[in-house]
Amino acid sequence: MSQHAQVKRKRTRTLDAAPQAMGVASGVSPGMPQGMFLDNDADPVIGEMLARQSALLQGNLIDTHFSDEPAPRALPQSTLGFHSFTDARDDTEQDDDLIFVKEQPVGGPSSSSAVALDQPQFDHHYTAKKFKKQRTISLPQLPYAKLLYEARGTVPHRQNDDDLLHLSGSSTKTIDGNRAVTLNVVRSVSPLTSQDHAPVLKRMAAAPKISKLVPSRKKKKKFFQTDKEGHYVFQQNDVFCNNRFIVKELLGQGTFGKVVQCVDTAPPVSPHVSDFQPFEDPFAESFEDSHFDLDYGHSQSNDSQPRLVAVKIIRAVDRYREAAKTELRVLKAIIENDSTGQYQCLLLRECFDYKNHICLVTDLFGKSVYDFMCNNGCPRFPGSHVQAISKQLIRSVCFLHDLGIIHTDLKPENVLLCDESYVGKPLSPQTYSSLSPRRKSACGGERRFLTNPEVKLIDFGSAVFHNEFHPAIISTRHYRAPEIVLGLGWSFPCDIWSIGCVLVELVTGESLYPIHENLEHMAMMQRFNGRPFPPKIVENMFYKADRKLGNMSPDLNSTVIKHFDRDTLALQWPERNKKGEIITKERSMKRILTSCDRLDKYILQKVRQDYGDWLTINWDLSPEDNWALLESKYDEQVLDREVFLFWYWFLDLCKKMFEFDPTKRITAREAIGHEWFNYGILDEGIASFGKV
Ligand SMILES: Nc1ncnc2c1ncn2[C@@H]1O[C@H](COP(=O)(O)OP(=O)(O)OP(=O)(O)O)[C@@H](O)[C@H]1O
Repeated sequence: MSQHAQVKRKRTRTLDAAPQAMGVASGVSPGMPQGMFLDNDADPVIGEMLARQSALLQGNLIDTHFSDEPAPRALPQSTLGFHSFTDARDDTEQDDDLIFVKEQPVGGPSSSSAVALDQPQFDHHYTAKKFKKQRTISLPQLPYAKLLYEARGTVPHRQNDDDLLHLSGSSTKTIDGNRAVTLNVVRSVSPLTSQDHAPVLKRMAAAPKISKLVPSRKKKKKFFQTDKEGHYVFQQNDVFCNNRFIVKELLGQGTFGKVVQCVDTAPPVSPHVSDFQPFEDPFAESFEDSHFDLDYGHSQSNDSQPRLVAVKIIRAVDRYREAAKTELRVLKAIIENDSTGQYQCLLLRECFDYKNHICLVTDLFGKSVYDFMCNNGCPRFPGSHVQAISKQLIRSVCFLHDLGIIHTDLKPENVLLCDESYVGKPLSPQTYSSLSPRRKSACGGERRFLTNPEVKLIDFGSAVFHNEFHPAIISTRHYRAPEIVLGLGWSFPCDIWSIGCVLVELVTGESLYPIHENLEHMAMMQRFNGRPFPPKIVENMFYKADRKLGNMSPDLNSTVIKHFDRDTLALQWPERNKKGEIITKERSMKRILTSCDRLDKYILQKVRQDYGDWLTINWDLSPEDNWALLESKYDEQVLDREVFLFWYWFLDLCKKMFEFDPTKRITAREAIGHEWFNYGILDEGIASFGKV
């Protein structure tokens, strides 16, 4: 991965159919928003995109010849089409821009080849009947915004007041859990042979021949060094593990260790999940370097090709080695329950202990969503990509929650792109000149649109099983939920809050909470939510703190509790001295009062940059009444009903994710079924999809 002109910052935690083809294309043109923010001269782009989308969507249409469902056709559109799921057969002519799409898992037997190329292949065990009926989709959605998740497991995602704290959680439990770990780690580093990983294959094809990769041993060089903090010392062309891995690039460095891109010169050949074999527990005894010898006898063959992989090399420090065991247990649970990676979680391929460093071998993916944003002339993602990424994230987190796992560190840095390729569009001189020098040099004067918004969720280093020890403070500050800040105890809902922060960041291109301390964080939360913390949770905070219940962060009293009035239960912000004078710094005041607004207003202000000033929502009115109001105020030429609906429902989802009270916050499973995912939007994200 080229680091050229890339900017790295670190935030740590703690479709062959003709355009007029049936279905979407025919449906889109009449009622489509006309060139909302696609260039006027981009008609060929739109045509091509519609054709592609048509094919994509046809891959998801129910095969009418074999289905006992009514044929896909136009739906009537009562009151804006909201919740209308009435008999489509009578009203075909009324609204032919709507098609009836019923989702089914892509990659299944009835999927078109166009879709199959873009989707992971997997043997699903769903039947069509199990699928929820989708509302009509009048605009194309990207495939990754269309996959459904079949709920599994019985772990309740909703946090009860009673289990807010995991009061009895103890560190012993996790350590015991770790001691008991029997690693059943897969040996195959196989996915690179599958079409799902075309981007990585592409990269590999570009890689130099193996003979050129193996560093010469002539010069005396010390291999695989560890520094005094237990970190592996990155050296390009370093080799380890009996010369099997050749280090090529430093991908990332974190608290737990370093992640390096390596050429695996002797990858296991077997590409099949069924060939995965148990591997000895590397923790049962310490593996000496010289003892490390993988036995690949059965599967090694001459045609095994070197592959690029990512290796996370954990610090050679007991504390981090112990923590890595939890990461391994989580990774094990993931691969045991989703061996093909259909739920977008990083899959562990191998694990070994080398010179006291636990090494986790995983598939290699592209840069993070965060890095892509940092290097983009306009860091905002188009709505269609926000939706596609959101759906993958939510589905992924729902899967984890069903397994009883809380990720706890969801952030754009931990969401990797499967394919880094993009379509660049020149920025206007005005926009370009407004950029920082850093961004100017990084973006090359372009706004970049991914050609494929498929992502993978990584970093399970802080993940926690729901019934095990919960540290007092988790998550990277910007994505930290209020219940963590207030010391209430936390569970699955904290991940949902973090996802909310990520979604807003994708839409606006900026971190929602760019803060570093508790008071400002709490003041901002109130400002964005447009209301104070509910008295119930402030009371809870006092109750738990007074009785010293649960794990409390050492500075909870001094940085959180003292800022609340015990009588009114209100947050005392801005801060005042005894004389009643405001002592909060002006900069902080400005940051909160001028940069923050109620969340919907804050987001719409950014979104209007693409769609115009008409896009406003009155939350006291129903969507129907909102639309009627807009029609009465604006010329219909400027209005776009689809755009309105898309953002209306997006904001509705955000509101539910940013619910202060974790017991009332939307769960991942509920979010999957949210109305927003029934809407599509025609934008640059759709236009760039599949282009290389
Ligand atoms: N499989 C992978 N493919 C490509 N890059 C990766 C991969 N895994 C990790 N990285 C890169 O390495 C960085 C650090 O990885 P990871 O978050 O797992 O480590 P960490 O030590 O837990 O970091 P932190 O302390 O910041 O959470 C990631 O942000 C990403 O840029």
